[in-house]
Amino acid sequence: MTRTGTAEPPGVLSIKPFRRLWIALSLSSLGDWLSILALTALASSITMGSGFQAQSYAVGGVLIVKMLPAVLLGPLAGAVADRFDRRLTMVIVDLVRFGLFVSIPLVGTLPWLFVATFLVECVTLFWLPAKDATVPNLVPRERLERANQLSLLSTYGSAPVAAGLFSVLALISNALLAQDHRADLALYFNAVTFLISAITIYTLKEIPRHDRQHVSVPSVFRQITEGWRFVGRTRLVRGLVIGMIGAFAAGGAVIGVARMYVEALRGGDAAYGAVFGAVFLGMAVGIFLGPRMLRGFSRSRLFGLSIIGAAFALVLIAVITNLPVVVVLTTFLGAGAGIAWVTGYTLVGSEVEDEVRGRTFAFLQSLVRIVLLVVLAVTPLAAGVIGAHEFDLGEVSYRFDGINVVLLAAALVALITGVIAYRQMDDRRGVPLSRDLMGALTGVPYEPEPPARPRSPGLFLAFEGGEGAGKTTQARLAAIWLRDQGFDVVSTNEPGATKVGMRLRAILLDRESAGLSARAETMLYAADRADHVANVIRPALERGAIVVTDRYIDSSLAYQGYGRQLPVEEIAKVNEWATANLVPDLTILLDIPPEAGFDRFAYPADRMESEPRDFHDRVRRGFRTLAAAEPDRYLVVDASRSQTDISREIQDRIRQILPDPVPAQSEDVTSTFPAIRDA
Ligand SMILES: Nc1ncnc2c1ncn2[C@@H]1O[C@H](COP(=O)(O)OP(=O)(O)OP(=O)(O)O)[C@@H](O)[C@H]1O
Ligand SMILES: Cc1cn([C@H]2C[C@H](O)[C@@H](COP(=O)(O)O)O2)c(=O)[nH]c1=O
Repeated sequence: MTRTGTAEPPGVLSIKPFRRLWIALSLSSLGDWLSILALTALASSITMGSGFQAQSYAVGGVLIVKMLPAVLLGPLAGAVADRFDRRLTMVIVDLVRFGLFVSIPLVGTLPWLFVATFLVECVTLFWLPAKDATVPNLVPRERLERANQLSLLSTYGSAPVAAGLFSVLALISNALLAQDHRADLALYFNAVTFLISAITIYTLKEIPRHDRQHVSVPSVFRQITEGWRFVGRTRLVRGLVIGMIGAFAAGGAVIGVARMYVEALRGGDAAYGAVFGAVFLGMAVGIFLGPRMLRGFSRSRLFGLSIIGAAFALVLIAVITNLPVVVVLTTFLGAGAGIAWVTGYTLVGSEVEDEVRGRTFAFLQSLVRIVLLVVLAVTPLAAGVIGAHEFDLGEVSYRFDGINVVLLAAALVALITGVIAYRQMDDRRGVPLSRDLMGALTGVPYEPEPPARPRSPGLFLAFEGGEGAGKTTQARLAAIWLRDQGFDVVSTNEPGATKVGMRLRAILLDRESAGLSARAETMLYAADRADHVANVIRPALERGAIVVTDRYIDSSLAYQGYGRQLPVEEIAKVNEWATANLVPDLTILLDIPPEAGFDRFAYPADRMESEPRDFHDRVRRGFRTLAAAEPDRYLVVDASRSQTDISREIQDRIRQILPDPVPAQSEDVTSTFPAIRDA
């Protein structure tokens, strides 16, 4: 399952390389927003005196020229990001942007403004996927979502900063410069942001080199087509693409008719500002709070759900023609979009291979822009063609015109694509959504029951507990007692019950293995267990024996999960797979404070035993938590008592699950120990 953020991650900005990349991104974003304001202002001042229409065309032209390169060059940009050294790509792009922005006020003509803007956008297309594809190389997977939240914060949060900065620079320019040079200061400032970004990234040696020029790589064209094919054949990315198309089509439709809708609802500029503010507020809330509230919830599911949620908000926006309500609903719409945006980004970063990540980001970015361009052009027209309609409903009349139809259609598109994305990407098939959501909201993730194992005729007993709790002693006493009653008993232990297991045990407990990573340790214990189950436990159960094991899966959950602080549910998954879901019929937990257990030893500590005190405290808490979650399948015993008292309590509990009575004639039939039959 694609989950992130199961625990509160430490500040991602404490990762130095990411912090530097983030600073560069913030500067670039600031420059991007500033450039929109400065370039439109410059276009307007160059065409001053040529009439309102010419001025409008000049300003509109800047916006079109800014969007066009994405349509033409997006795929190529992704291939470059995957093929060439990403650090170098970003540095070169920043230097080119620096040069172009310096040149715009120096040349000072409208044609050059258009050409330079076009070129800036072209090269920016190479910068963005290179940056997006680099973040997962600098940030561990579990902190990727946080990193993306911060990246989106600087991308969109720099817009109001740029607006404020532009006003300050304009004030200074007004005092110092002639009318037609008033945007110059902002443009020079903008150029400097890119220069600083270039220097910052140049010093970022941690970005992995992609020196693929020296090895055989497919042509750029092949890379593009391969990238597209990858998008088409990968369920997750296909779902993301479909969802993004829907989300941005809906978003574009809202932007396209927002002004007209606010006017139709008799709102003015302030109301229009409120609607826009609501979108951004909602997005910010969605980006930051959504994933936090649903920590532990499948990100693949969250992506589709957030689009579906936004679609419902849009339906209400379309039919409830009341301005204050529309503003409130718009916040929800923004929140859905924000969650989808950050989740989608994180999924590409964490799930898509490094080799094709740049192309995937580029594909999504160009797709988004194309969709926006088309929808922005079509929706106002469509709304106008449908026109205004008023329906008489007895006493009251209800106005429903082209704008409402467009919004409803957009909601429908978002709804359909959201559902398709959800179904395509669902990584928790078979798990009811309501339970999954409830689990995420309450912080107790819902895990479906593992498929019931075909019941073996035997009985499986596991002894668990911390160091020196008396597991070996009690497991041995229980086995003797059961044998005395005539049962076929197999006594075994973990780790090290098989030939291979013995080697693994030696590696695991040898103090020379210091530095073994927690995940490797988990896998080695799981490997020992897989071999143990396949070669010792399952065959014994199949023939009807009672298996008594000294340690089993719970030791991994307690030591590696709680002790080493790895995600417990992930360790459970690995072990479910390793054991093909073999769960003990009864687990006997011998509970004792760690120091009391250690007092019972005379021999030197092995690698695990020599872990610090708080590690063993966590292990003990872990065992108790596991037992508390399934009281029917556990017997928790106070292991500080005498051996006799403990074994009596254990026998009483085991007796409850023994087949009763053992048929006396079974020995005659098998001429060995009686087989156990289902009670
Ligand atoms: N109830 C008890 N009271 C006092 N000493 C005990 C008790 N049970 C076991 N012991 C002693 O404590 C020591 C450790 O016991 P045992 O080997 O059974 O523990 P364990 O839990 O299997 O240890 P490990 O963590 O090494 O697997 C042994 O010397 C044993 O004789
Ligand atoms: C099965 C299992 C064991 N461990 C640890 C627990 C102990 O410190 C040692 C085993 O030693 P013992 O004397 O045989 O009890 O390994 C673990 O960390 N994870 C496991 O899954």
